[in-house]
Amino acid sequence: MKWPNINPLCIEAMEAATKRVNSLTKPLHSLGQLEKMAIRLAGITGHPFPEVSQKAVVVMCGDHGIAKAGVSAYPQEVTGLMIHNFVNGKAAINVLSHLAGANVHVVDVGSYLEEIPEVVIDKKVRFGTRNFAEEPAMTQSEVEQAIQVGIDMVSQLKKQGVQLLAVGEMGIGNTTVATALTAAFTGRPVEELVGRGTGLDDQSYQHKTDIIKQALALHQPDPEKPLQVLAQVGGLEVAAMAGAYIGAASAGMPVLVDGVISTVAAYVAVKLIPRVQDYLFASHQSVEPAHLVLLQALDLQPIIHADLCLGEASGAALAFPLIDAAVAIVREMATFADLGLPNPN
Ligand SMILES: O=C(O)c1ccc[n+]([C@@H]2O[C@H](COP(=O)([O-])O)[C@@H](O)[C@H]2O)c1
Ligand SMILES: Cc1cc2nc[nH]c2cc1C
Repeated sequence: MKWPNINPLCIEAMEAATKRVNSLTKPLHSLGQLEKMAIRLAGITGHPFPEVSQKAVVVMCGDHGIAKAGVSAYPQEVTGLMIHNFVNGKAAINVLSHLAGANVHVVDVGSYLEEIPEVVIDKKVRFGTRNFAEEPAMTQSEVEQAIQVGIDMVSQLKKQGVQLLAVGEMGIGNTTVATALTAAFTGRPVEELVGRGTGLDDQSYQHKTDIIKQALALHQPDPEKPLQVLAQVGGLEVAAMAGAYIGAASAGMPVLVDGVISTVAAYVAVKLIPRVQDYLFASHQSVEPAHLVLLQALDLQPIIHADLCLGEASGAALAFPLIDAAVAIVREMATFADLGLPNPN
C-alpha cells in the first residue's frame, strides 16, 4: 500500500501556544491535561488558537466470523440492529454526538446486513470476516481495501470542513478481535488482556480466553507485520479505523480515540506510520484490561475515567467538550500581563 504523507507537528505554533498557556492567570501547569491538549492541538493545526468547532463522528461497522465461537454475550444480529438504531438517531452515540454538535457518519465496512439503510455509507468489503479460530479472518487485499475506506472517509470529511474527529465501531465479537490483536502485538499473556466484552459469564469468559489462545497458536502472528496480523485475527472495522487515523493525520486533523477496539486500531496505524501518534487523543479508559496496555504502549493518557465499555465512539464523543475546553482556555483566559502583573513563570 502507498501511504499518504503526514506532516510533523508545527513547532512554532506549539511554542507560541506553550508561551500563551504559561502566561495565563493560573499556577503553572495547573490545568494539567487540558494544557497539553491545547499545545498539541496547536501543533496539529499550525495555529496557536486552533478552531475545532466542526466535529464529526465516524462509526465503522463490521461482523466477525469468530462470533460463531460463542465469545459474546449478545447474538451477532445485534450489529445490524444497532446500525438501524444509529440511523434512527436513538443509540448512545447519537445522543452524545448531538450534545456536542457533531454529525454521526455510519459506515458499513463488513456487516452481515443484506439491505443497508440509505444514510449508511455502504463500503462493504465482505459480509463479515472469516472465523479466525479456523482460518485467517481476511486476505491482505481485504485488509487494504478496509484501510482505504477509512483513509477516503476522512479525506471526504476534511473537504466538508470537519476540524475534529471521533472514531469508533460496532461489531459483535470484536473485543475478542481486539484482545487477540493486543496479545499478538504486545506479547502479553492473553489472561492479562481478556475482558468480559458485552458482559460474559465466567464460563464463557474462560471459553473466550481459550479461543484467543488457540487462534494465536494457530496463526503465530509476527508483531512486526501489522497488515498480516490484521489479516490473521483482525476485523474489517478495525482496519477501517486504522485507515481513519491515518487519514486524520494526513489531513492535519486531531482525532479522538474511543475504547479498546478503537485503540488497537490506533496501535496498528501507529505501527504502520509512527507519526500518526502525534494526532491521536485518548478519550477514556475502557474497563477492558487490554485497553490500558494499549494506551500505555501508545503513550496516550485518557482524559475520562467513567467505567465505559460501550464502543460506538461514545467515549470519544464524550470527550469533545474537553477539547473545546482546552481551546477556550487558551483563547479566553486573561494573562498576567492583562492584569498588569509581571508573568511569574
Ligand atoms: O470500546 C470498548 O472498550 C468496548 C468494550 C466492550 C464492548 N464494546 C462493544 O461491544 C461489542 C463487542 O463486544 P463483544 O462482547 O461482542 O466482543 C462491540 O460492538 C463494541 O462496540 C466496546
Ligand atoms: C446493545 C448493544 C449496543 C452496542 N453498541 C456497541 N456495541 C454494542 C453491543 C450491544 C449488545
